[in-house]
Amino acid sequence: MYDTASLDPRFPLKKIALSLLQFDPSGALDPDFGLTASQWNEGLETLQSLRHDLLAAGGLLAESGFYGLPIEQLEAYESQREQSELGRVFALANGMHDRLDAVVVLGVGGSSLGGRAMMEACCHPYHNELSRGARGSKPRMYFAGDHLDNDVSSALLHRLALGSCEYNQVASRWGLCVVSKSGERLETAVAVRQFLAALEQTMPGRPGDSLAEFVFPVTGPSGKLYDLVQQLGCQPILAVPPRVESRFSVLSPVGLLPAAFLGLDCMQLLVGAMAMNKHFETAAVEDNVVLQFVAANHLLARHRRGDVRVMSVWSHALTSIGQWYEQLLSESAAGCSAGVLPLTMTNPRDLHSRRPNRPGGGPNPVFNNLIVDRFRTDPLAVGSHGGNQNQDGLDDLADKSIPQLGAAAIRGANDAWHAAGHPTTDLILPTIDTHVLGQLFQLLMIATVVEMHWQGQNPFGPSGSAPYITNTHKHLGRT
Ligand SMILES: O=P(O)(O)OC[C@H]1O[C@H](O)[C@H](O)[C@@H](O)[C@@H]1O
Repeated sequence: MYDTASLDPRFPLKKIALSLLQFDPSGALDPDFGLTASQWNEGLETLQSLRHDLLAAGGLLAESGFYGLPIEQLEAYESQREQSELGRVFALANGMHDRLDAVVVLGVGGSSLGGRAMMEACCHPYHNELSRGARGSKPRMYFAGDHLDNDVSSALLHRLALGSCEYNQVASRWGLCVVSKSGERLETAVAVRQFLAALEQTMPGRPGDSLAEFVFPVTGPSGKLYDLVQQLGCQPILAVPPRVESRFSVLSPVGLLPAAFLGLDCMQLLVGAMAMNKHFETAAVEDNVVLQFVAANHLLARHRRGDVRVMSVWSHALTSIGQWYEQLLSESAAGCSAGVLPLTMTNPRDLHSRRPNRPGGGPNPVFNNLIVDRFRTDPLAVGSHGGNQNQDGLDDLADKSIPQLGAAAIRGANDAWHAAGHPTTDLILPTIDTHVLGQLFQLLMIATVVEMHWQGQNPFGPSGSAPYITNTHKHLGRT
């Protein structure tokens, strides 16, 4: 590590605290495997002026659809209540809680990864296995419409037909939340046909209910899905804001409707995102989580060929956040000829399977650790077998807890990566809740825009999936 005396005094290296979310870039600064002090200082200086440009009138962030969305939605809710988009999300989800036992969310890419990430991060890890009472009457939730796996589709249709194991009025009732901005994705559109047909079959057993009441669409203002759900008579048809690209839409009804069905605090998601905006706009560069995250990752890509960007998550609940970020970054960088490859590792599991310490040659990973400081549940001690049984040799650790072991594992992994010549950063979540998640989503979206702008790329350009889509249709004999 650098002696802090060698750093520009204007940019002292320190651990940054934002409300509660923190970023520590020190593992990216190293004369042997990381950035030099002058690269770091110059980068931060550049980022200061980039931030200014991005936020100025006509700037990329100021003009983007996603950046102002949290406050716009909260203000509209404040003044228009149930007439606002957020009000309609709440009314729909709250109105259905006692009429549904399961919701299937159909969508792909940016239309599904965010909702899935919220569920995994904030709900009980075995949410769908809990009784209705233990779920607080919130529905079970399944995600589909993002694959072409016959067995998985069949199994979900079968699971839905089985209903709940409980005996109550809503035990077998389920609904369809269909999320697609374009209404054009084959995987989702096929699933809509199949799940709609299955839902229709359940209707005769629901006197007084209509099919349209159990279909919850989130889509653009026109298109094939829009036409279909209008024809069905669905009310409301929630909007993907037209100026928000699918991969930046997590904090719109795209992610908020599934979150509201699950009873997650949507207001706190938006408030957390607003807090991140404010922090990004006002915090000095040496205290700025967004700018430092961009600086570390972009400068490593540039100066150290850091071509594999690993989101190294230390809580299983955050794996889907990593996958959401993979899509955000890779699609936003689709126009770059030499972009980085984003990957997610769930540790310590993947440390035992992917040989990520390989020194020299091959790809050059940068490990961004996503660390949870305080788990929601009480620390579990290693414990002892009792009596004189110490065959496993763990008695010396008996009083240590899983979080203490985890902290040692993170330090152990960082030491091993540094020894193998791989830089690291630590992004530390105080805990996992909706406010923190809102901060995190917004941080990563802003960071992506800043980084692409620094590279001279348009972050809102085409996603790069067009050739796959065109070729698939060609092989199906379609033009
Ligand atoms: O919301 P949709 O129009 O269904 O698009 C869903 C997804 O489709 C493709 O995968 C695009 O590459 C993604 O950028 C998009 O998020």
